[in-house]
Amino acid sequence: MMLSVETRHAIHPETAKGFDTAALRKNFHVGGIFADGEIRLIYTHYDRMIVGGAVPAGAALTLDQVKECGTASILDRREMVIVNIGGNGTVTADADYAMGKGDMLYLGMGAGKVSFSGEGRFYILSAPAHHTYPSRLIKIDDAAQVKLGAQETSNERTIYQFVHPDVMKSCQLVVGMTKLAKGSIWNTMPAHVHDRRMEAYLYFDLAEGQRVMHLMGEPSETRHLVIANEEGAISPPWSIHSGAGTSSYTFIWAMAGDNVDYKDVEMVSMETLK
Ligand SMILES: O=C(O)C(=O)C[C@H](O)C(=O)CO
Ligand SMILES: [Zn+2]
Repeated sequence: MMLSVETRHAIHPETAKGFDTAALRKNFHVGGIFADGEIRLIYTHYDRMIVGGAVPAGAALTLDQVKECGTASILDRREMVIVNIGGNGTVTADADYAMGKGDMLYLGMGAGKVSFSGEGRFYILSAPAHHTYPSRLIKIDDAAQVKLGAQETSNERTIYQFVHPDVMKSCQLVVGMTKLAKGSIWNTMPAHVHDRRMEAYLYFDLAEGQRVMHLMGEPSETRHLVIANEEGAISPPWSIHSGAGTSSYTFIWAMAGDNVDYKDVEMVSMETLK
């Protein structure tokens, strides 16, 4: 089957406290979304964010009706961001967009069915929308940059804000990519929470056999997910999201919910983390 969709329900933090490893992974780990010749989506009940992957593997794949959305075509009442983490490929919706590795494509509400072709490995993010903003292909040079951390604390990194109010308009999707400086392993440490929106992570460019130890949970009840290349995590609004890699990696973060400039994060002090 070309399209598969898995539903993830929203979990209360008191429930998550009692989860074993398998239950944590079933609810919060994102794996196996990139399969040759398939589109695999996860429809979450966190801000109704959809995350997924499309790997045309030289042929063509089309994303149109998704039953879970209840509309004739997925973008009838949604906006979408597609990130290419593979080779060169093309996405066709309201126009043809040639996408190289690391490029992001914003598709506004009503952009039509979405076709994927070429050698790309396409990461898909989508959230409900109420207005049509123009579709746009965004390259890393167009992104706003925020430098954070230091070599001494192993968290020196650059946050590239692609779909962000400083760069372009969207209804609620905010998406970017964080790259670590050589030798740094920590993302989003010191940690934070933002109860008004969820966050989705996808780790890539992580060598085979290496892993990211991703931290989640309420600040005083942290848990971890061991994450491999091209896998990710769904971070509920009540959860921290942070990770340390056993080697270098890059990740894509995406959010939907209230507040789009994300200057509203609540920092978590080291003393609070348990
Ligand atoms: O490394 C970081 O710090 C991040 O990339 C933070 C994410 O962008 C984030 O959590 C935004 O809320
Ligand atoms: Zn965050």
